[in-house]
Amino acid sequence: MKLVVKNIDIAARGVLLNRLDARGMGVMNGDRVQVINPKNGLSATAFVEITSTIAQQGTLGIYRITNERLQMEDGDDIEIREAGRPESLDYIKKKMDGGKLTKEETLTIIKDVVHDDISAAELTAYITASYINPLDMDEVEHLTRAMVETGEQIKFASRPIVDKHSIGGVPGNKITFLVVPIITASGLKIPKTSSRAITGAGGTADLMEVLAFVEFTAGEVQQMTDKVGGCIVWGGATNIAPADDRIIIQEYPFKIDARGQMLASVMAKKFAVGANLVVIDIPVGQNTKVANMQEGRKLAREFIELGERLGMKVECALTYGDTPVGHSIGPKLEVIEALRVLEGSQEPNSFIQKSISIAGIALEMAGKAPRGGGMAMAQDLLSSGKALEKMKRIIEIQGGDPNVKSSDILPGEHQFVVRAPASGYVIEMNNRSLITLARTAGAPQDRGAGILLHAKKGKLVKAGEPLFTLYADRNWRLQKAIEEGRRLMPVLVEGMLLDRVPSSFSEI
Ligand SMILES: O=P(O)(O)OC[C@H]1O[C@H](OP(=O)(O)O)[C@H](O)[C@@H]1O
Ligand SMILES: Nc1ccnc(=O)[nH]1
Repeated sequence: MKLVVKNIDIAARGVLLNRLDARGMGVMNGDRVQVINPKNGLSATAFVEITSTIAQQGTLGIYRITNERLQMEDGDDIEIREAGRPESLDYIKKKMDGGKLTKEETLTIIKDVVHDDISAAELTAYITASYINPLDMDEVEHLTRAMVETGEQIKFASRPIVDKHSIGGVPGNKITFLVVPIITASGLKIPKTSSRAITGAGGTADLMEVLAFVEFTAGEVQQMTDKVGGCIVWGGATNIAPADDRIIIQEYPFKIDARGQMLASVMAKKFAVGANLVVIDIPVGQNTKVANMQEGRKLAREFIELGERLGMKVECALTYGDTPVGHSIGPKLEVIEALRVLEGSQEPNSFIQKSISIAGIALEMAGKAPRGGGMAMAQDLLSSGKALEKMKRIIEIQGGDPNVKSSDILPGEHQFVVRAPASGYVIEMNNRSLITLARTAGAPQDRGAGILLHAKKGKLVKAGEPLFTLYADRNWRLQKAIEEGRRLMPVLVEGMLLDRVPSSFSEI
């Protein structure tokens, strides 16, 4: 059927078809169609929504993201056809039934993901199926390669290219803000791509956006790295492994990170930027992605094997993840803490030690420091101010203010202090509950929202002393978080009353 275009300024994928045209085509709400720009032959798959008024008969409304592929103007002719059912759906069903996907089947799914030929619900089905029936190493390799092949790749003129990635899962894990400038200050190159929050309350890309722009093309990532030695950008904007961000968007609401997709998500980005020496941080602890050391070692072996298959040297660091890293959770609060350390603060120890350990491994792998000497070298690059100097250059090249200071960044104006109800030791900090609370307060979208911890596990506190402060950019979100905090009780002090169950006996 031939129709005339009406652009609809809604940031979504899809087309709006008039009820009468839909009846004429035999198409129902939610059906898949193919739309073609006859002028240039560009085509896209889209899902139909039916209207009686917004698109008149003979007119096809096109949402903005779908039109980015078609590049049509109001009044242009457009052709619309019923689209066949993509083969990907059969392969997703195969995975649901516990089958093993071949290289070709995986590539077909990932191409359909990148070209928007399958819906968000269908993609969620694929992720859910892989979450329940985990991918084996062959499938993970196929997925990683498919994610790389469907995007752009960077080829640097010189080696080594170092990279670092954390699998996430532990709140407050802002170590990239020390590791990248330390590595860069040593003279090595590190083109760091990060995702936004997946299971957490602030991914590295969300944090970096407090300081500078994070959306760059693959070519710009290469240029910036060649110029200043490193960068910290959002992988979702680069067209490097473009399927990655689409998968992450579906994982975010469930706070899940399917194991095979996680391995591929991390390693596809490393491979695509041309890294050959990679350190992976695997936080291990209660209520993180990896519950114990045994599971952590297994995952480390998988990362190393995947690296070998792809021609990258990978070392893994199993790190303490029972409680948050440092004292801050949420974009602005974490950036403040990271800048303070770059500016010379010796605190918090957990954050500094973890960062220089990971940076140290990378320095040793690249031969910058002798075996066992990497951590001291990393500490030196940090304490000498050389890392801060490099961070300024990275912020500058990404369009931010290089002279920004930790004191310039103001966290959420709405605050609430949670105090110890009894004296005693802090006996529990629940990572997952802290993340839920920070998200309820608005993180990561509200950059000022989050949590500042005043006491960590094992600290002796007196009744009435502050345990943590909740921050929010909007008061209603703060109020919601306060309520949620009463239910979740993410920080426990020994001797604290956990709940009071009233008697069912009532006096008459
Ligand atoms: O939200 P959760 O699941 O905790 O983890 C996601 C975070 O972990 C990784 O950190 P980095 O890029 O290595 O610093 C990702 O890129 C992302 O920023
Ligand atoms: N699944 C992922 C976990 C951590 N980082 C990523 O980029 N992706």
